[in-house]
Amino acid sequence: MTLDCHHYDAFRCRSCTLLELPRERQLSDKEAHARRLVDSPVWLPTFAGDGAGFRNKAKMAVGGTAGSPTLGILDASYAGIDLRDCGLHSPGLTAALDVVGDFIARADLTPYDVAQRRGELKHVLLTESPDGELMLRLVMRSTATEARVRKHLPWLMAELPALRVVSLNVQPDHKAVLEGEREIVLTPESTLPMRLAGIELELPPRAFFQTNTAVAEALYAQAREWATDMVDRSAPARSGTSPVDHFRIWDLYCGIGGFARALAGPGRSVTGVDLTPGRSSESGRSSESGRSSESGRSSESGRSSESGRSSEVETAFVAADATQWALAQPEAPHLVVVNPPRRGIGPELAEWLESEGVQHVVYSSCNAESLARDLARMPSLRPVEARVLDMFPHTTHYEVIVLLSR
Ligand SMILES: C[S@@+](CC[C@H](N)C(=O)[O-])C[C@H]1O[C@@H](n2cnc3c(N)ncnc32)[C@H](O)[C@@H]1O
Repeated sequence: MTLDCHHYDAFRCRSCTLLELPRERQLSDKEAHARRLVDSPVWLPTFAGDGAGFRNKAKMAVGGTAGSPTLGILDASYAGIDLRDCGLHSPGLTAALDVVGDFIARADLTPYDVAQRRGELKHVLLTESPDGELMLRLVMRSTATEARVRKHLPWLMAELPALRVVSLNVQPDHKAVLEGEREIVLTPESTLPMRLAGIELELPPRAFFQTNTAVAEALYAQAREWATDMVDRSAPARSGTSPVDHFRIWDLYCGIGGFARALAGPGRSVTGVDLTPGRSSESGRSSESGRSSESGRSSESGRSSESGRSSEVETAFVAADATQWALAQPEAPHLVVVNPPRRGIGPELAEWLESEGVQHVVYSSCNAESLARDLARMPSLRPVEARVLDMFPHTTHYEVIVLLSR
């Protein structure tokens, strides 16, 4: 089944490059592409998810005028095209974008005019949690309109009761980047709770979150299943080897810790590592979310009662470059999960995983080409099972997760 889109038909937006291809064909092409690049003996059934309403984040360029803004994309001459009714967004996002449009008019926020280099409001970034709560980020050229935004905020909060976090992101440069370094949180709450199947995460404004919640849940569940199997099979071998007989797991490129949380459990210690500190607000309440602070490391531990092995549950998060951090550790863990940006993990980390004797790696990738390059650098770690997950329907992009064992 394809998705009907009047913007695509009218050539206003052609971002969904595979829209004319039936979904079944999109999925089989993606799986064939992954199979060509990754030599796995087992391919688990592709996880599809919905083909419409699956995006939890709307990234909208703002055009038009303050009184009549467009939220969507800019055309070749930088004129705004309104895509508020984009069929990829969750229904909650679509409904909220209309209210955000009214707010822009009410607060008189002039859209940034790329051609003239004038105006203030560049992008509207809106995220919906699985519970239907919202985080709104207004990307501005400067803080010139901050007072007007604050003045009209009570109206917006009343119109959108699901709105939990509102922030102003400052992006002063005249260049095509989505957001800047500086974030001013305007609400008492500074993070959006993301309650997924079996795990709870806290999303700060500038942190990464997988754009398709159903696929994110499937991804974390897949990693959890593999890890549980590994822990069960390795328990007899590990018993008696150390007083605290933990199965040690690293979640490299952890973001807000989806894999780390999913893999935490009795008898396991998990360390998440990410370059970007999870919290970066200038004001608003600072709540401990289990993500690292700029100062380095945050950790939690708890006890649960499972007999036969250590019952400690340990989770720690570190703000660091994944490669530099891994290379500095005295001992390799039992399992390393990696979920890098599109460029992949690169030669240094791949060669370290190859040479340090790590027994298992779970590699989750949004770019099968860089994944294949990295796998070629660690020939001792062989694919055991792999799975394609359609994170980005109607485009050529997809997620692929691979279990590697020595
Ligand atoms: C594809 S996201 C994965 C996030 C996370 N695993 C999840 O499921 O939400 C990639 C993450 O890599 C982080 N990152 C980018 N370069 C890094 C580096 N050199 N070292 C550590 N983390 C890095 C980004 O901040 C981002 O959170």
